Amino acid sequence: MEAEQQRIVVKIGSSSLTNSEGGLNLERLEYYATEIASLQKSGYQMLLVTSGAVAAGFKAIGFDERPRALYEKQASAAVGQALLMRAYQESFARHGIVAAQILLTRADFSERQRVNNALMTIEELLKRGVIPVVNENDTVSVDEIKLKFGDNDKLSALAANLVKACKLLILTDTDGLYTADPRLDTAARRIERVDQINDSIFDIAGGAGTSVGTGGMRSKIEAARIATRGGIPVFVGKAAHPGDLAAACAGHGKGTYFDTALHSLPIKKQWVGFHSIPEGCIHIDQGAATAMLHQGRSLLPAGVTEVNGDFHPGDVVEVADPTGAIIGRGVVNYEAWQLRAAAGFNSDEVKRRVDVHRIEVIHRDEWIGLQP
Ligand SMILES: Nc1ncnc2c1ncn2[C@@H]1O[C@H](COP(=O)(O)OP(=O)(O)O)[C@@H](O)[C@H]1O
Ligand SMILES: N[C@@H](CCC(=O)OP(=O)(O)O)C(=O)O
Repeated sequence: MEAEQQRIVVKIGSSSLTNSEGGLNLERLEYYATEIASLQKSGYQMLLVTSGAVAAGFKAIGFDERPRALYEKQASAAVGQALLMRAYQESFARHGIVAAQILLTRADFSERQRVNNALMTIEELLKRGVIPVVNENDTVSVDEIKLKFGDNDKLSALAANLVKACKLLILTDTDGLYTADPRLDTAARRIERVDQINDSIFDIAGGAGTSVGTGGMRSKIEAARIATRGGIPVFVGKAAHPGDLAAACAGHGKGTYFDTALHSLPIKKQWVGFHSIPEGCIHIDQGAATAMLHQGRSLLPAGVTEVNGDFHPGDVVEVADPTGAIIGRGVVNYEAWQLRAAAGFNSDEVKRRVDVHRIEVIHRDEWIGLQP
């Protein structure tokens, strides 16, 4: 791809656009629009993922602080999203740029046709020099852990993968990942670069820092893992002064850089691991968990201890180890009822009991381990 066609996804969190009393900080928003416009002028195609609809809207409809109930947040977002878009359109217009609103849900990413439609729309906008401004469609998102993004960090990583961005810049109110939450520990030090996102990185990342933020550093690390496994380097940090976004892009920003995973995942595995919505959960014994995670083996019925959910061959399911921890996801080759009948039996016995196309419950080529 030519340099001038490279794409950058910028994510801005609620904490950077609003304050705890609610309402938009128009000066901040204007600043980000100016930074993004200047990167666009230097030749990049820019896509913005923005939070702030709930935080921008709750005051206008009579709440004193960010509401907690889903329907209250949705009502706030319905007001705030319009305010947010008006502000972005006005700010980008001052730079001669048109901004477009794209509202997506978690479910949109798991359906090929919907995600393709979203991509075609975005491609057309980018081709025309328009900046797509993406947020979660809060009105229709269900507040259930697997079906709602909640924070926009993961949405930004999926969007970056979708448009094949060359970089994902996640902007927040802290200048990167620290050895502990800097709001709680004054001795915390910033980590400049992360080569591999493992357990110890997740352990130091805490929750949201303010009453308007949602996911905290933990969800940004999750997002960084998704994007880097898709081959996209990630910056998590702060931009507050003119030129900070260009510096973040050039590799000397105020924040933490996450290098791309050594072996980025092929597209099919990215879909299984991050875009799809699982239809059930298969519990397995320790031997099978070790074989799948560390020996590159497929899952056989003998290792299955429990089957939850109603799924069909070709669906994606989660896999849990004996402690109940989710260790990965894969494409299942059995009907749920067939697997219940086959669980715990050796392959010869399974063939006598059920008529399945493939003996592997999940083939290793259609499996992705999610443990860091
Ligand atoms: N190890 C850590 N390093 C840096 N920040 C952390 C860490 N753990 C938790 N945080 C908190 O994460 C917050 C940023 O996340 P969040 O409040 O969700 O912001 P946003 O609205 O930008 O998504 C910071 O304000 C900080 O208090
Ligand atoms: N879609 C929601 C995102 C909520 C949120 O707080 O996200 P973030 O600030 O990215 O942690 C909104 O626009 O208010």
